[in-house]
Amino acid sequence: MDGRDWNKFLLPYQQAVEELKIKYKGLRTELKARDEYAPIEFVTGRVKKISSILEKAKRLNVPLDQIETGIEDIAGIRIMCQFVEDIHRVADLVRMRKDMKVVYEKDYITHYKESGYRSYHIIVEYPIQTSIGSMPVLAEIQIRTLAMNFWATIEHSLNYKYKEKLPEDVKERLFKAAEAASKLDEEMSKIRQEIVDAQQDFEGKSGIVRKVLNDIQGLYFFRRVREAAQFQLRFNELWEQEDMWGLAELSGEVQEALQRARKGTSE
Ligand SMILES: Nc1nc2c(ncn2[C@@H]2O[C@H](COP(=O)(O)OP(=O)(O)OP(=O)(O)O)[C@@H](O)[C@H]2O)c(=O)[nH]1
Ligand SMILES: Nc1ncnc2c1ncn2[C@@H]1O[C@H](COP(=O)(O)OP(=O)(O)OP(=O)(O)O)[C@@H](O)[C@H]1O
Repeated sequence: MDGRDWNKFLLPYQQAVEELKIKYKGLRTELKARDEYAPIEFVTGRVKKISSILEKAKRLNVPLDQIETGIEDIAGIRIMCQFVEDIHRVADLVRMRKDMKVVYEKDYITHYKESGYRSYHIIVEYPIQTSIGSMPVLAEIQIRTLAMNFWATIEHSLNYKYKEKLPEDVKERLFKAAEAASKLDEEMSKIRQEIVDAQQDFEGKSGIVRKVLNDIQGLYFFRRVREAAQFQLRFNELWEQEDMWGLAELSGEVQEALQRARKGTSE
């Protein structure tokens, strides 16, 4: 080790990780509180251990006095999402922030790694505020689905256990498992899209139903009792037969009747 005070060296990174975690967890809380869809499932973070920093510096040939710029993931957070589409929404949320600057991005989803690893990485420059002023810190934001995280966590622990000398057949099986996880993500996205479409369809239908019933109420208000009762009977029949075309037609007729009622004219 050189003459650095390593514990002091890690302080800004610890501060950056704590702040970044709070900010992205806060984003989830805020979206949920506004009843909006939150693309963030959960957030973790860590500061790289000194032994791991030194090992990486050696592996990447980074001189010890250039560690701050040569190693970009001393501060790192990880944002887990339910669906692949959410990853892109989170990436947008990172890009639009004014309190950090994107340095560059690595799309390991389109260009997955040889191991099968998938994730979206954004390296940001995040200024922390210290007693002697602002200090920029590099941080890595990894954005991935729950399935990608499941795979990466297990693969990481196996690599750790086998000291990065995994037997070839195990590597192959892990690669296949990564493909399977990716298929799972794809399938979940499709299912989700179908649910969203069905929901929109339902909202469209319930919009017509609400309109017909409101307009029938309007007819009662204008004392067009007989007309209103006839429409109500037709509505009941169409509703029972789940005849959406009939309901749409009826909606037009009721609307016209209501307009006539407002003007005080009869059919
Ligand atoms: N589990 C797992 N994680 C990976 C893999 N590849 C990359 N990562 C994660 O992504 C981080 C950044 O990886 P890279 O984008 O390759 O960056 P790098 O710092 O140039 O290279 P390395 O850290 O040596 O992989 C790593 O520190 C890991 O946390 C992989 O094959 N498996
Ligand atoms: N950006 C990150 N956010 C949260 N956790 C992370 C992040 N990067 C790595 N980790 C986790 O931190 C732990 C320690 O990993 P370590 O810092 O040694 O780095 P690594 O990502 O595995 O590898 P490398 O040394 O190649 O960068 C592992 O469990 C790893 O999954």
